[in-house]
Amino acid sequence: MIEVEQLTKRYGSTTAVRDLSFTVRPGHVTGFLGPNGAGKTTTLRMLLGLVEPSGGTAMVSGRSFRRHPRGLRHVGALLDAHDVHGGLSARAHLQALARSNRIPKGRVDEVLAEVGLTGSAARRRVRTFSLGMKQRLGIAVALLGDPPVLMFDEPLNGLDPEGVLWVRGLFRRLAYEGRTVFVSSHLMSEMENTADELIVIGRGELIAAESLVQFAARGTAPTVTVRSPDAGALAVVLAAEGAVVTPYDEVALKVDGLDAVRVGELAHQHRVPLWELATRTASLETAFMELTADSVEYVAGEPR
Ligand SMILES: Nc1ncnc2c1ncn2[C@@H]1O[C@H](COP(=O)(O)OP(=O)(O)OP(=O)(O)O)[C@@H](O)[C@H]1O
Repeated sequence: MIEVEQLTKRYGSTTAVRDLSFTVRPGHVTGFLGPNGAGKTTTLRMLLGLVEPSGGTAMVSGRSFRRHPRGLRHVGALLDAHDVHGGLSARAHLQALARSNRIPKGRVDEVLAEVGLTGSAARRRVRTFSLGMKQRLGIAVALLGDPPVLMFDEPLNGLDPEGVLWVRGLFRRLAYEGRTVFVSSHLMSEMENTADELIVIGRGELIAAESLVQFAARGTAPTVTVRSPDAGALAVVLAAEGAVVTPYDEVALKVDGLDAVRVGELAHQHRVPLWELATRTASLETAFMELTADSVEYVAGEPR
């Protein structure tokens, strides 16, 4: 369980995180979403005791990280995949961490196998690793202490499609095992198939804390698309019922303000043949962009 209460972080005149409160429950993959500069990394760093809050509390399993005597066994985290000593091999890096966290040596080979860094990859110096391999090593570090709570900052960055699928499967399994899995991203498209719960922030403030399904329902009201060889006549009928009708072309109409059932009934009543009748809901990406539009720091390179 992760509990953030009225958390604030100021850097001089910049408020990176402002009065932020949310809870992340075990047994779920929770996406931590927000545009660039929203305050995600700062929040994760406060949860890990790497940054001191200006106000409020950031607790993991009921305690602040600094009070956890056995670090990696309580929280596993991947913050920055580049943040490893390049001269060491993946195995040596993990062995050093296992020693300092009093984790049994055998766990190193287990996590190397888990993330697919076996054989010569485990013996290679980390400086020769691709970003994708560094991400895998970072995930191995997070898993090393078999912790109940895991946090990942932009873990899909640099992964190829096979890597993305693998990470998604791993996160789901970790959540299924009853762990708390908290994953940041600035892209809704990445979270759509990764997370089942969402915490959305913008300019350091909470915008939404709900399930992905609830979040999707926030999007623009669904529109109906209808295609008919008699689209002109149908448009008149629908407009008379109060719909806002926008033609796509001679045979296709976009209908706002009436649902598909009513459009179908009216077409039937007026003997207008239909070629297509479909409801289109806004994509999650659209819902996310609408919701965070006021908190985007830069639009097309221009400061707002
Ligand atoms: N050490 C620091 N000193 C000054 N300002 C900082 C510092 N760290 C972060 N900030 C500022 O705080 C704000 C939040 O940054 P943060 O990195 O937490 O956002 P983020 O949501 O993780 O963004 P991104 O998706 O770009 O990584 C930004 O305006 C950033 O410039």
